Amino acid sequence: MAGKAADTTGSSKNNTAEPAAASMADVYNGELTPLQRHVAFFDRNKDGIIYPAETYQGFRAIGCGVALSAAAAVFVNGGLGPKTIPENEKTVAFKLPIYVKNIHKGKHGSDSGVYDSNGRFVPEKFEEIFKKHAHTRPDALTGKELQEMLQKNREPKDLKGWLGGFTEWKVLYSLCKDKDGFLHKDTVRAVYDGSLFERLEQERKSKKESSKKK
Ligand code: HEM
Ligand SMILES: [Ca+2]
Repeated sequence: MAGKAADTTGSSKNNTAEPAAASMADVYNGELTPLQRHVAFFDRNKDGIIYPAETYQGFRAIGCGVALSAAAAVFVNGGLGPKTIPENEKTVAFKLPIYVKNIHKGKHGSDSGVYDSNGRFVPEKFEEIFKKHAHTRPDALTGKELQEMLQKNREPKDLKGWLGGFTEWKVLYSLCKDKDGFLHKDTVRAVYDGSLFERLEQERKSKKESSKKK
């Protein structure tokens, strides 16, 4: 793995130059964990680092408004970014970078446990969400059932983690609930493997295209 910086930069600059961001982009050369895939969408230029402007662009791309996207850029990057900075990495912390490589370090408390501490997907925990909380129909959650889950997952004295989780689930619910207020199991599954964000962006693009044609 080491010593291959020249392959990944693809530039003609001399090889002794600091590989800087290029080495962070190496994360995309290997297999990503599901949590890394969840956030890779927001690394718009795929250099391995998510800056606030990219979080903003990613939120806008999936249909969030200006205010929510700007707040997300500040709070997600400000809250999570510092935990992900690799040791020995010289960085300008006030630029609020999030390092995709270390995203598992950004995990918070009061979560569902579907991502383990390394950012891998735990199928049993995923099934548990619906076994425990999907009372109305087995393959979806209502707003009330989601609320019940958030209360159950809440750990004592963990306001920050709880707020983080609360926001993730509420934003998901508001973006993806169907017309009857159900959040479907396959939608939640797609959050965990990261494919949901790509799909939402595509759907928005094609909606825009078809409204242009009219
Ligand atoms: C609209 C955008 C987003 C939505 C709807 C969303 C939603 C979610 C949901 C529902 C979870 C599962 C939480 C649980 O298992 O209890 C999650 C986990 C996570 N998300 Fe996001 N997310 C979004 C954007 C982001 C961004 C931009 C980042 C960082 C760059 C991020 C980082 C994380 C992390 C680190 C976790 C793991 C939390 C944990 O297990 O403790 N998410 N997200
Ligand atoms: Ca980037």
